[in-house]
Amino acid sequence: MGIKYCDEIMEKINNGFCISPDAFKIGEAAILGMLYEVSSSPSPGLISPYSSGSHSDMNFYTFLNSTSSIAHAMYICAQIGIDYEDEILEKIRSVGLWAEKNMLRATDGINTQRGLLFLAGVTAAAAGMCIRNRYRVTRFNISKMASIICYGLVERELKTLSNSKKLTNGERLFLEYGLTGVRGEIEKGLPSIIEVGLPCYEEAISFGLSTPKALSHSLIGLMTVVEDTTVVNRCGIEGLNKMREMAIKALKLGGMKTLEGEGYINKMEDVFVAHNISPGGAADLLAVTVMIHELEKHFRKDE
Ligand SMILES: CC(C)(COP(=O)(O)OP(=O)(O)OC[C@H]1O[C@@H](n2cnc3c(N)ncnc32)[C@H](O[C@H]2O[C@H](COP(=O)(O)OP(=O)(O)OP(=O)(O)O)[C@@H](O)[C@H]2O)[C@@H]1O)[C@@H](O)C(=O)NCCC(=O)NCCS
Ligand SMILES: Nc1ncnc2[nH]cnc12
Repeated sequence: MGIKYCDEIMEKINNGFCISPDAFKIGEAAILGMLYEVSSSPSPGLISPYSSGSHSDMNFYTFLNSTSSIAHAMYICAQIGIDYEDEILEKIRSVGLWAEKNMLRATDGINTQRGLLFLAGVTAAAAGMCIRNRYRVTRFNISKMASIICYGLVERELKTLSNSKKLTNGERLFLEYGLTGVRGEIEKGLPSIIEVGLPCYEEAISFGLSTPKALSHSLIGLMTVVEDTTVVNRCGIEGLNKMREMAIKALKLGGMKTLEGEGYINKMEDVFVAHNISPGGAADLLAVTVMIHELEKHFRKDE
């Protein structure tokens, strides 16, 4: 899939792209989501301040370096949503590719957040579109704008695939299993976040859990529904089924709201590492769950 660069945007960036206060606020929420996500624990199979999960090539500081290296893209993607009506995905992709190079420099070539760059970049632009159209900045309006930005993405980028070129993990897994990964999630308007991530996060907060525990509770909820291609890429469909089965059981035990549920979630860490399971997709969706939660809080105050 040749990604269409947008020279206009790269020109503007090189000559001082003007970022508005609203775009700064949107970018700030995206970066907070990324920092909260990698700081959450327990986070079975994932990087946290206390564990490298199922990873031997990166740690907590790799993710801090990575997050700081892509932060600028969040402000720019938000402004693109505020400024433009057309070719938004092409403009975001140009910024994403540019930021991706920065990320790889900051991580010594390790892919820490390529998917998150796409997911959070589109979400930031979707929030910007709400502002442009004078819609309330809510999860439902962000979801609608994200679907509009990514309309036809699966059809255009996955359903036209052939084995004739070098495939990304996601493209290969679409051909093998029909998984649509991050493209399907964002084109459908982030259903995992709207229907599970946010409700679990807000239920945990209302229950009185600390932020780290509320984040873990939401992550486990996301693991029950996310069609996570990083898990399938690492350990096949069996690995995805294992993750879902354990996450469903953890929630049935109360998740982070009960000692029994928390004990089971801590046990999941050992099982995930033993099976090389790392739910990077669920982790990215947790980061964007926090992003949207923060955006609603901030822009509700302005109403
Ligand atoms: C647009 C792309 C990013 C699409 O990439 P791809 O064609 O590979 O499609 P997917 O596999 O569907 O998604 C890519 C990444 O998105 C995350 N993800 C997976 N499933 C879902 C889901 N259902 N919903 C949301 N997000 C999902 C996941 O990213 C995270 O995991 C990655 C780290 O995984 P890890 O296993 O640790 O590392 P790997 O390198 O994969 O393996 P190892 O080497 O360690 O063994 C990390 O990226 C996290 O963010 C999926 O990996 C891309 O194709 C694309 O078009 N890129 C070009 C430029 C571009 O558009 N960039 C961004 C623009 S803003
Ligand atoms: N905390 C984390 N650990 C591993 N992969 C991730 N991808 C996004 N966040 C991650």
